[in-house]
Amino acid sequence: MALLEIRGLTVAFAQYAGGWRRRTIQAVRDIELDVEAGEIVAVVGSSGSGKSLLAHAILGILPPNASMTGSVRYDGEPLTPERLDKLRGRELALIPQSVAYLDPLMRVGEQVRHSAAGGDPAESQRRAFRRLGLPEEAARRYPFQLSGGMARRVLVSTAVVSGARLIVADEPTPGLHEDVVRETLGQFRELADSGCGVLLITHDIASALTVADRVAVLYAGTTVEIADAGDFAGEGDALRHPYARALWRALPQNAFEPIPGHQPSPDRLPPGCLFAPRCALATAACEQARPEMRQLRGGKARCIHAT
Ligand SMILES: Nc1ncnc2c1ncn2[C@@H]1O[C@H](COP(=O)(O)OP(=O)(O)OP(=O)(O)O)[C@@H](O)[C@H]1O
Ligand code: NI
Repeated sequence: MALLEIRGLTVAFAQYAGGWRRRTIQAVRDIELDVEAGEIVAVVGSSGSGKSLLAHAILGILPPNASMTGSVRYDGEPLTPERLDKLRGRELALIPQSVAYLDPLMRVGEQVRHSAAGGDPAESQRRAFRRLGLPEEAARRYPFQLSGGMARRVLVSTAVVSGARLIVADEPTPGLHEDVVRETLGQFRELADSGCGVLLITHDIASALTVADRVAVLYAGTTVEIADAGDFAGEGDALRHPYARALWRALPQNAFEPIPGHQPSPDRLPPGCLFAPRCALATAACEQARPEMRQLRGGKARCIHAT
């Protein structure tokens, strides 16, 4: 049984399309994803692919005009609003994408100590700060007195001291120095090695691969590939979905081949496979129906041509 089990997750927004007309657009659909205790699953995909909505759906903090269907199970049981209220900030920790989530009126050391579970909160906070390269006196500052990178490290510290069993980290490392990125990811690896499940949302595929066990690739709001981190190697031949391979080859350290075209917006999705308009393998059959996620060579892909 996986620690976190997501099936058919769909998030839709009600929008006014002029006058009285109201319509719903699906920003995320059919996401399927598991996180086992002890593993880091990286979630990658370009901007707007639905990564943050996935994080917010898990934690039950979607905006009020969003509606969610599908199932999210944690520790074998559905994550109901009542359960979420009990678990959030304790067993389930979110490292949000924006540092605006810090309380502007509370000294940051105190915020981190508030999140600490068991032991000596002050000592846990000092240890986390030291590890992430935050000066000791930073604990007495308010969020506005920190640089963006320092505020981000405070958010990571909060999750690190929380004793959480599942950490959802939404872009925890942008703008951080290379060595701090390495420390932060190393910290996630240690947490995973001690039994925690980590969902690591990031644009930085190369860094994520240094610590992740598996990788989920999102495109236009859906999962298109689930692969072992080791499949992202060489020319990407071990990968299954054409988009996963294209994303890998587009990295500067690889062929740096850009992918022509762009990701469709949620209100203008193609009828069949969402990647078909940009895909070199696409045939007429790809435009007929949305492909299902299927098992393939120890991973999964949403493509009828993948072998
Ligand atoms: N409150 C909202 N109302 C309507 N649409 C929304 C809302 N929030 C997000 N969306 C849409 O949902 C899609 C996914 O957004 P999301 O923030 O999850 O992307 P992301 O992968 O996290 O992007 P980034 O890498 O830029 O953080 C986008 O097309 C976005 O426009
Ligand atoms: Ni995001």
